[in-house]
Amino acid sequence: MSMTIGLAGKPNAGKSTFFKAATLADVEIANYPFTTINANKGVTYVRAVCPCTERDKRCGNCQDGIRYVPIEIIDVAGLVPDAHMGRGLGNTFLDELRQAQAIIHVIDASGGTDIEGNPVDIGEHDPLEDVNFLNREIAMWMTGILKKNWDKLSRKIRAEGMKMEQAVSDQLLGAGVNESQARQALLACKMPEECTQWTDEDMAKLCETIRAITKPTMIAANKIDVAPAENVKALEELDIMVVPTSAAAELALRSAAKNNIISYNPGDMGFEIISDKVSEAQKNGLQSLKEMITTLGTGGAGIQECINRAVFDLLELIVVYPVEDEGKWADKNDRMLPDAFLMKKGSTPHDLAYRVHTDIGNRFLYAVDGKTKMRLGEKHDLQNGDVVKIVSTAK
Ligand SMILES: Nc1nc2c(ncn2[C@@H]2O[C@H](COP(=O)(O)OP(=O)(O)OP(=O)(O)O)[C@@H](O)[C@H]2O)c(=O)[nH]1
Repeated sequence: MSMTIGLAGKPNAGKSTFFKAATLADVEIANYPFTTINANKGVTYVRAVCPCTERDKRCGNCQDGIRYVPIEIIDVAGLVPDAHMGRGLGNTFLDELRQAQAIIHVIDASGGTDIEGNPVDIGEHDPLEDVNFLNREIAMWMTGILKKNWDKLSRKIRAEGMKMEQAVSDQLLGAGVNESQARQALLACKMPEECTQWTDEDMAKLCETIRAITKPTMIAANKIDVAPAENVKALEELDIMVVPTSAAAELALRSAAKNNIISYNPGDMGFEIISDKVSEAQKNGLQSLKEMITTLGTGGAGIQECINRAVFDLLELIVVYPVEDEGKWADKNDRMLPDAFLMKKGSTPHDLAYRVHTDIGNRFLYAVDGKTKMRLGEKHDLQNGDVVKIVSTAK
């Protein structure tokens, strides 16, 4: 199961800049076939501490102890207020949204663009007004799909004794909703048994719950370089995860690193100038970037922190390292820690075996913890950073 992070927000909030910065990483990743998939779909990286830092030797698959693990990211364009009613690009965002399991809502925290994204003076627009439209738009879009032919479908559910969660997930398949998510939402909303009598209000409530379950959202408070402090504070006081970012600054940092002007790995707490051909003006620019990194305090200009929070907190994933030799932490070609997999929290060694290969999953016997060398029970919850050897029966 591959996971995708969606970037959404009104026009001019900085999505494209965020996307460019997030996908511009000079990391060499073994076994990863692509970095840019198409114009608005690419690969970004979660930053993790590589387990090889616990050993004397670096594994060769990390940047000096920092492991970058790939995850797809998609720029969901055209999600504007009333998009579900056909405004702006209309429904073109749906296909992209369907593919995303978590959403980073890029908000222009500077208040320099109005609700539609038109430029205004910095501070003129209140970014708090931008917060709610996105979730509402997504929920309304889902409600529209659920209600289509619902009269007929609900009578059929009654007549044929179809399971409610199956009917709801079938109906919302195009939105990427599965049966277990539908069941969870039906329970949470205490939906009336008699589905032929669901009111519009019932359906809207159900879809808002489905939205929260299937598309958890966080905020990137963007343009922090020019945003009034009170705007950022007001966003941070909301009951939602907020990470201050400057997509433009991060793009500058990563471009400078790519061009060998500075030494900077995505999310570093600083950088060094490594080129001797840097002008005074460039030096000043770099100095202010350095100050911004220090002020933000989350690494770089916040983009890496945003990706990490989306992966670890919204998607609730962990990084697990399968190996074939639990002593050397290597595969059979002696490559140390060759793979890093993102897995759902609560995954077991058997899930990992399936993730490595269906065949290995089918022949799974047991697993060994590479750190303690203890055998892991079948129901053991894997932990972030685990190094695991899978033992399976011979073919
Ligand atoms: N000051 C500042 N400007 C930024 C930042 N991020 C983006 N911008 C600028 O904001 C403007 C809009 O950025 P885009 O990345 O094109 O915004 P978008 O959300 O993709 O816009 P659409 O493509 O219209 O949906 C551009 O002029 C960017 O240079 C930032 O962190 N700080």
